[in-house]
Amino acid sequence: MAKITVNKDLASERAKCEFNVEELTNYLDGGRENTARRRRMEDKVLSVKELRDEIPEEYLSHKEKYENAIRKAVLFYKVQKSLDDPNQSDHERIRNSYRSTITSAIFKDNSPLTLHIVMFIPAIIGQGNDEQREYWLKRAKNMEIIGTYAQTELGHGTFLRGLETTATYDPATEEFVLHSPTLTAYKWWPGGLAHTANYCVVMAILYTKSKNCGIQPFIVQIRDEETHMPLPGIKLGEIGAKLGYNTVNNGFLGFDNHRIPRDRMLMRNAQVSKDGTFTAGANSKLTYGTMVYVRVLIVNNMANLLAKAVTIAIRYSAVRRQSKLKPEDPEPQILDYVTQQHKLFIGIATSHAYSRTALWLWDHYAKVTSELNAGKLDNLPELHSLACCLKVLSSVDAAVFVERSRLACGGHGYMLSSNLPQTYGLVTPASTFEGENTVLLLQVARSLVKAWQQMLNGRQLAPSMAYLADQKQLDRWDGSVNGIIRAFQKVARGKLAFSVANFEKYQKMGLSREDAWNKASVQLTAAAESHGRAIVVQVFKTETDRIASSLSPPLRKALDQLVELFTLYWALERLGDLLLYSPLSEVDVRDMQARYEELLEKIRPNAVGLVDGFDIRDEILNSALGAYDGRVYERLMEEALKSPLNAEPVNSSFHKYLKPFMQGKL
Ligand SMILES: CCCCCCCCCCCCCCCCC/C=C/C(=O)SCCNC(=O)CCNC(=O)[C@H](O)C(C)(C)COP(=O)(O)OP(=O)(O)OC[C@H]1O[C@@H](n2cnc3c(N)ncnc32)[C@H](O)[C@@H]1OP(=O)(O)O
Ligand SMILES: Cc1cc2nc3c(=O)[nH]c(=O)nc-3n(C[C@H](O)[C@H](O)[C@H](O)COP(=O)(O)OP(=O)(O)OC[C@H]3O[C@@H](n4cnc5c(N)ncnc54)[C@H](O)[C@@H]3O)c2cc1C
Repeated sequence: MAKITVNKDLASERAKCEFNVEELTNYLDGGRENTARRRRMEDKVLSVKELRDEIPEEYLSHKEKYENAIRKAVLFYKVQKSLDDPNQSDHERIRNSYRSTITSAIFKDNSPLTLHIVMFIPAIIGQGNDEQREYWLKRAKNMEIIGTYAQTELGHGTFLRGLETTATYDPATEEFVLHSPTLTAYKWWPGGLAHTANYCVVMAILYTKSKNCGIQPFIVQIRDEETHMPLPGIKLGEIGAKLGYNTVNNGFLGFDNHRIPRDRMLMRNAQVSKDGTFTAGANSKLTYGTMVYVRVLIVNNMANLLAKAVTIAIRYSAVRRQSKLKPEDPEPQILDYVTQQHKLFIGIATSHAYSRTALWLWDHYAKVTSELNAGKLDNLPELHSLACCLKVLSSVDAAVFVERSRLACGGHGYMLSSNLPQTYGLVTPASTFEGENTVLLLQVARSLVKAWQQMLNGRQLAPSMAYLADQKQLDRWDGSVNGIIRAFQKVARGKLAFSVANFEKYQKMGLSREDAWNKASVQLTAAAESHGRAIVVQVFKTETDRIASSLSPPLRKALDQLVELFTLYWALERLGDLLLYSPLSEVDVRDMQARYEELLEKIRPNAVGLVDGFDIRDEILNSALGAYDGRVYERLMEEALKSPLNAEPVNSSFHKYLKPFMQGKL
């Protein structure tokens, strides 16, 4: 094997690291065996050279990008399948794949099969009855059919009760008639819908016996299984180029009185009998279960994407030298600027915070799902609220810190060869899809207001909201992580109390409940956001304490520093709130600022080790700036030379336009 020459600054950073990087990787993976398994899988996938792109994706046309993505998706699926352990339960398979980012090595802009895996199959699992699961899951898991999740319409994404697609039951033929009565009723957005899927789960308003029975899921064939032509009564297409996700093949779909058999309604929850009698499910919101599942997964996806961005930016910052700190010294590594540390170390800590929170949430999700399967619905509202609030916070923070990582790389961060712009293109839509963030914060606020009322009535609160009942004053600011967590809880409680008071005040002033809610909604969403912050810092701290107790002292110390940095960063970001709702004084603020700066200094020698610990291979990072060897400038040039414009010294446009133009002949 050729010897890798590592940039000397990166090499000396690695020599400075105070903990064992491999131990950190094992900790993140959940054990040495999991690291080994993940690496084996990566080795196997990366050994398939047909999965690599010969020409960088960015130089392909829109159509070529899609065709190339499909070519790779099929091959990638086969390789993955050959590595699958059939003895794992679905829960374990997903938990064990939490640290896997190998998909990014194959697709810079995501796979056209994503929705099949992430929503179509889960929708069948969550919404299909036993026979439907038996039949459809087998076909879907074997890739005999490819599906997507078609819910959003051109006219409505958030407001599901406003969907216009109808499914009207016809007892004479025992069929549902699917129809899009208007342009705005067209399904719009589903991934893979345009040219990839031949089936989809369609969410439509069910009418039977002339009654609106709410939104229900239907499994609908949209293309012929042999010719792949759209079926009669179905209009399909692609929605066009986007900021990112360009190889996901998002599509549109319209129905012209398209008929499907009765057994195509997924009937795990609600049912329609042959004569058209509707039987409602135990809770109509169980129909929204697929969204809860994906919101839970998004938290982890955000942690992984952020780890990628911050790995690139930290390694680049160790290699890049710019300006002068002291006139007599050589140009320093930009990582030595404390402002650069301030920009980037929080990204490392945030990725850790959300990967711990994501695992905690996944286990909670699995527990509540098994309760739901046993008919126990009590914990569904709390799960919905938690999934909404953690999806919101993780997507907002990831977008901010990925963009900050890009900016921290100066001009080179703007290059597609840095892979930072594309990474931003992957994180930013998460603030919109699976429930637009403001809308989801309003759902969280709704659950908090309910909890507040329950508390006033002396009722017990769900565990994640129990702190609201803690009436005790926070007498003294002690600056400890646990003290700050309590302060965050006080902030959330105080903001909730304030917004509930406003909500009630507006109603007393004569506004309807809905108008009062709308008027109070800025405060309500702020309270929901604070509630989320309190949960994330607490989960980050308690889960790190729980899992890291057996680690070596140097690694334990490094992780504690990340937890403290994260807590202090948000305390300093939310000073106004803390000054309002906690006994924080000016001196305490100065102490916090000093401690934060001290932490930046302590983390500095470990910065490269911390991102090396994420163990994201070069093929996955896909970045000229972030490769392990730090050959930043050589790689930037190598990538530049791949531009098709560099294939010839003079471009034909010179003779056609420029020359006649410059010579006054055009
Ligand atoms: C080996 C396998 C590996 C797998 C893993 C691999 C990789 C992981 C990759 C991770 C992911 C990355 C890729 C992701 C791709 C995503 C692509 C995007 C897809 C989509 O966007 S699909 C469409 C999503 N759409 C939405 O989210 C719409 C948002 N709107 C809503 O959810 C709702 O309409 C609403 C909640 C805003 C309001 O609904 P509605 O008007 O019907 O509600 P009401 O006001 O009548 O009632 C509110 C009460 O209902 C409760 N409620 C609401 N939702 C739920 C729920 N989901 N569950 C439980 N309860 C719910 C509220 O709490 C209210 O209750 P209350 O008691 O009345 O207060
Ligand atoms: C990359 C990508 C992939 C997607 N994939 C899929 C898919 O596979 N399947 C699918 O079905 N959908 C998919 N979607 C659609 C996505 O779920 C919707 O875009 C999302 O739910 C938001 O709905 P909307 O676009 O209608 O936004 P809108 O609801 O129109 O939001 C616009 C603005 O109005 C505000 N707003 C709306 N309602 C309220 C309210 N009640 N109170 C206060 N403010 C409000 C919002 O906060 C926002 O600022 C995808 C979207 C993207 C970007």
